[in-house]
Amino acid sequence: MPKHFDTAIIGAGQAGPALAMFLADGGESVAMVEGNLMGGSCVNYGCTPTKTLRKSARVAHLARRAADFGIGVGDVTVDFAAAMARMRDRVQTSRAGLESGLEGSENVEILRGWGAFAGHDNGRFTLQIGDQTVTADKVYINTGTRASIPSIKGVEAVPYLDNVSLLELTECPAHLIVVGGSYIGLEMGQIFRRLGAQVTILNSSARLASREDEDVSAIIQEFVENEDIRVMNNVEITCVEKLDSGVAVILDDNQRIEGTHLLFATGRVPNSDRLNLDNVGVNTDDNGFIETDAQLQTNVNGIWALGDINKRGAFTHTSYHDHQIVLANSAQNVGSLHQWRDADERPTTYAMFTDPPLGRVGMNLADACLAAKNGQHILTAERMMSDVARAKEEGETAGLIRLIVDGETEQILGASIIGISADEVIAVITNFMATKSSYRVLQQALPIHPTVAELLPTVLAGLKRLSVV
Ligand SMILES: Cc1cc2nc3c(=O)[nH]c(=O)nc-3n(C[C@H](O)[C@H](O)[C@H](O)COP(=O)(O)OP(=O)(O)OC[C@H]3O[C@@H](n4cnc5c(N)ncnc54)[C@H](O)[C@@H]3O)c2cc1C
Ligand SMILES: NC(=O)c1ccc[n+]([C@@H]2O[C@H](COP(=O)([O-])OP(=O)(O)OC[C@H]3O[C@@H](n4cnc5c(N)ncnc54)[C@H](O)[C@@H]3O)[C@@H](O)[C@H]2O)c1
Repeated sequence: MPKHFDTAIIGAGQAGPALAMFLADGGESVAMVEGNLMGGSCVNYGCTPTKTLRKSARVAHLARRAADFGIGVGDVTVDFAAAMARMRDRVQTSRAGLESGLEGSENVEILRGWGAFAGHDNGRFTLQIGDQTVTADKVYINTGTRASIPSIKGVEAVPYLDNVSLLELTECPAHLIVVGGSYIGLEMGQIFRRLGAQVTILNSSARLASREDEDVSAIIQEFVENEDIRVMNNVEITCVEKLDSGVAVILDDNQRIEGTHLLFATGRVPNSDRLNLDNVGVNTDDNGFIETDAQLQTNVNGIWALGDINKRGAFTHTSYHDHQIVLANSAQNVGSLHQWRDADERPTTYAMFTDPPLGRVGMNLADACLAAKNGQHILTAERMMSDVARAKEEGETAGLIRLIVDGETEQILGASIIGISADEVIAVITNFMATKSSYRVLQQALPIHPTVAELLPTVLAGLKRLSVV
C-alpha cells in the first residue's frame, strides 16, 4: 500500500514550505516533494544570490565614486571570488534555515525527487516520486519556472549561461553579452559591469524594461549607459557562433558582437512538463502555465497551483502571498486575518533592483492613459528625483516619482518610483493602497525629514487631471 498523506506539496518554492509547515502545525500529514534544492529559484538562483551580489557591486560602484564624496580610497579592485563566496554563503545559510524549519516540523515528510501525477482514485491522488508511490487527498503545485532559451541558430553549439550557471562562474567574464533587457538582464548586466566585466545588452524590444513607461525606460537606459554598458534595443539575433575566445552574436543587419560569455535573460518557462498533469486532467494555457481561479484552485477539485506556475505574478512575494490566499480560503479558515482571499483583486507590485531601483505598484502612466480614454477620472502627479532633497544629499538624483489616483474614489491606483530607495519607498504606497483610503489620508501623515518618502504628500498635492486626446 502506498503511504497516504492528507496533503502533498510538489515543489519547495516560495509558497510550498510555508504552507507545509502551517498545515502540519494544524495536524495534517504533509509530503513535501522537491526534486532539487529547497527554496527553489528565489533562495538558490534568484533573489537571494543576486541581491547579495548586488551589494558587492554597489560597494565597488560607490568606492569608484568615493572622490565625489570627499573620500580617497585609491585604486578600486574587485575580488570576484570573495564576492561570489559571500553570495554562496548567504544562499547556503538561507537554504539551511528553510531546511531545518521543514525538518523540524513533526508532520512534514520531505520526499526528495521529481514528483508527477500517476492518477486519481476514490478522491485520492496518486503521485510518483522516483520509485516511490504515495497518495494524498489534496495536492498543491509550487514547481515554478526555469530560464527560457530562445531557439536561435547555433545556440546548441555555443557555451551559454542562464541565471543558474551565471552564479557558478569562478572568474569575472571579460565581456558578458546579455540577451534580454528586462529584470534579469538589467540587474545582472549592471552587477557584472560593476564587478569588472565589459557588458553589452542585446534587447529585442524597442526599449529597456518595456513593460514600464517610456520615460522610465529612458531613465534606466541613461544610467546604465553612464556606466559604459552598451545597450542595443530592437535587435534581432540571426545566429550565434562559438569562438576560441568565447562567442559571437550575429544580428540581422550583419553586425557582429563578440564576447567571452553569453547570458540568456529572455524570460521563463513553467516547470509543468514533468508533472504528468494529463493523468489527472489539470488544465494549462498554451505555454504550460497552470490555470487557476482566484482562490488558486485548478479545474480539478483538490489540486491548487501556487507561485510562478499559475502566472498570477512572477515574484517571491506573490508566490508567498498565494499560500496565504489558500490558507485564508481553507476549510479551517486559518488565514482569516489575511485581507486578500482573492488573487484577482491584489495589485501587481514589484521592484527591479537595478541601482537606482525601480518600485512599482498598480497602474503606470500608460495604463492610466488607457483608463482615462475609457472615461475614468484619473489624476496624476510627479516629481523628478533631482528635486528630492535626500537624493541630492546622497548624490544620487536619477529618477522620478509618479503617482496615479482615481479622481472619484480618491484611491491611489498606482505608482512608479525610480530612484534612490525606490524599492523601499514603494511599500508606503502599496501598504496604503491596501487600506483603500482616500489619498488625502496619506497627505495628513507626518513623514520624516530628510527621506524620499517625505515627498509623497507633497507630490500628491500636485495631482492634476490626466487629459488624453
Ligand atoms: C535571477 C532571478 C532573480 C530574481 N529576483 C527576484 C527578486 O528580487 N524579487 C522577487 O520577488 N522575485 C525575484 N525573482 C523571481 C522569484 O525567484 C520567483 O518568483 C520565486 O522564486 C517564486 O517561485 P515559485 O514559488 O513559483 O517556485 P520556485 O522558486 O521556482 O521553486 C520551484 C521548486 O519546485 C521544484 N520542482 C519543479 N518541478 C518539480 C517536480 N516535478 N517535483 C518536485 N520538485 C519540483 C524546483 O526544483 C524548485 O525548487 C527572481 C528570479 C530570478 C530567476
Ligand atoms: N526584481 C525582481 O523581482 C526580479 C528580478 C529578476 C527576475 N525576476 C523574475 O524573473 C522573470 C524573468 O525575467 P527576465 O528578465 O528573464 O524576463 P522578461 O520576460 O521580463 O524579459 C525578457 C527580455 O528578453 C528580451 N528578449 C526575449 N527574447 C529575446 C531575443 N531572442 N533576443 C533579444 N532579446 C530578447 C525581451 O525583449 C525582454 O527584454 C521575471 O518575470 C521576474 O518574475 C524578478
